Amino acid sequence: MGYIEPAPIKDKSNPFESMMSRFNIAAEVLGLDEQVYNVLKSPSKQVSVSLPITMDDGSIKVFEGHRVIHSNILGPSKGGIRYAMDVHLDEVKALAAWMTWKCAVVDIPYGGAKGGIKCNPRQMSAGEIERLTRAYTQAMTGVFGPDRDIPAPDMGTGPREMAWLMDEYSRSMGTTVNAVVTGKPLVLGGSLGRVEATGRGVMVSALAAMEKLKINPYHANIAVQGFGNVGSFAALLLAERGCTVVAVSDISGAYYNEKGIDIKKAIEYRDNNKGSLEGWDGAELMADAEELLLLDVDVLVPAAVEDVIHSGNVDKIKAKLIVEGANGPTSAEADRVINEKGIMAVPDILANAGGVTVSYFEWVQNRLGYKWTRERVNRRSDRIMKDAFDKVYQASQKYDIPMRIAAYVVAIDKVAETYKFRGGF
Ligand SMILES: NC(=O)C1=CN([C@@H]2O[C@H](COP(=O)(O)OP(=O)(O)OC[C@H]3O[C@@H](n4cnc5c(N)ncnc54)[C@H](O)[C@@H]3O)[C@@H](O)[C@H]2O)C=CC1
Ligand SMILES: O=C(O)CCC(=O)C(=O)O
Repeated sequence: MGYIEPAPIKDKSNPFESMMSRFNIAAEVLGLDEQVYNVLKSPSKQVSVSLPITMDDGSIKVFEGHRVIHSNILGPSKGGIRYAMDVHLDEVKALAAWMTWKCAVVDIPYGGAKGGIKCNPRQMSAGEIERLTRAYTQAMTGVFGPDRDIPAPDMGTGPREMAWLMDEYSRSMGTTVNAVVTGKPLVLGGSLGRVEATGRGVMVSALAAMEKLKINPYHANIAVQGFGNVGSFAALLLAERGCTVVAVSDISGAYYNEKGIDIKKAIEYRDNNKGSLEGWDGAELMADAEELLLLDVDVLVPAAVEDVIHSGNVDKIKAKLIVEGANGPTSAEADRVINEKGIMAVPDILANAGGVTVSYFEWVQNRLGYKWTRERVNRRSDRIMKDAFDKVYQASQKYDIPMRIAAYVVAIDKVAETYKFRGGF
């Protein structure tokens, strides 16, 4: 079966439509049962809440929060919580569905969910963020649970927020429930290796793809968009494997050095500069940060936000390989051009699945009351990522379809098979 062109999308900034357009193609490749299609095309639950919070100046501000559970057919639903100003329900719905496909691709026993609060954490004090996180947790106490729905970090959140969430949920339950959330600080039952897990999975996927494309990592130039949790660890670990990271960027701008950026120093600078690369003089500040995506590099790693590769810039992309650290960085409209140009795109639901894989390990350790070594975590997650890559690559060869559609095919096939046995509708 050859590649089927995605249906045109009216609003390219709607990530849910973007997700559905790929889902539809994969459903057609698989000949997906209509009833299963109808079940999977809508989330199984969506909860939206208003959260009044007392700000430090005494005023009361009302924040909008969401949690969407796309599916729990494979197990309790799993997915991060995002704090950002552009959070909206359609985005959270798409992110929740991507979690269902992602967990199925790496074959872990979870369904998909995602949460988000529309806020700007960079303009809030730690106290305000704590009160907001606790209010959100209170509002979602009936949704969350170690056997129901297990949150984790995403953009704008990290171990600190997960600790508040665990504490607030545990207070409501009258006992410590550390398995209700993953990505916690180590002392609260977090797993060794979780902080770097998503970036590490991006590195494993990138190396596996480079091998297929016969790109020697020691001769490979890489550009990374986004220098937060995912982007900075992906850059660091790829540099440690011999690649030359020539450009990195964050919200403050893009930084370029054709001889290679010292990623350790960039991380050190960021960590001492409130999480931002602003003012960093270790590389040249590019006049236009968007140009990072168009650099003549071997590998491009978008690891920031959605839809950065779109119909307006995709024809100017020169990278041979795109490895998606972010969720949804490529709009569905850009897929056709990527395929026509012969660029391999390792999709988000495969490339960034290292994070949820180690989250699963964290949950397993919490439930066993036991701690694994970093070596054990890394060895097992590397194997899962490599196996998933191989499975998706084989599907892409078998059906003659791009890696992105192949990943959806692998995922939807597993979910459909589960429905076949469980039934219930
Ligand atoms: N944290 C995790 O474990 C996982 C995260 N992801 C995805 O990876 C992406 C990044 O997440 P994190 O690294 O956790 O977030 P983060 O909050 O740690 O970092 C985000 C980074 O992107 C930068 N950024 C934001 N807008 C940008 C723009 N327009 N251009 C360039 N840089 C920009 C920020 O300045 C920051 O450096 C998101 O799409 C997230 O959903 C996916 C899987 C797991
Ligand atoms: O670690 C997790 O459970 C989920 C991480 C996440 O939100 C993602 O993979 O997009």
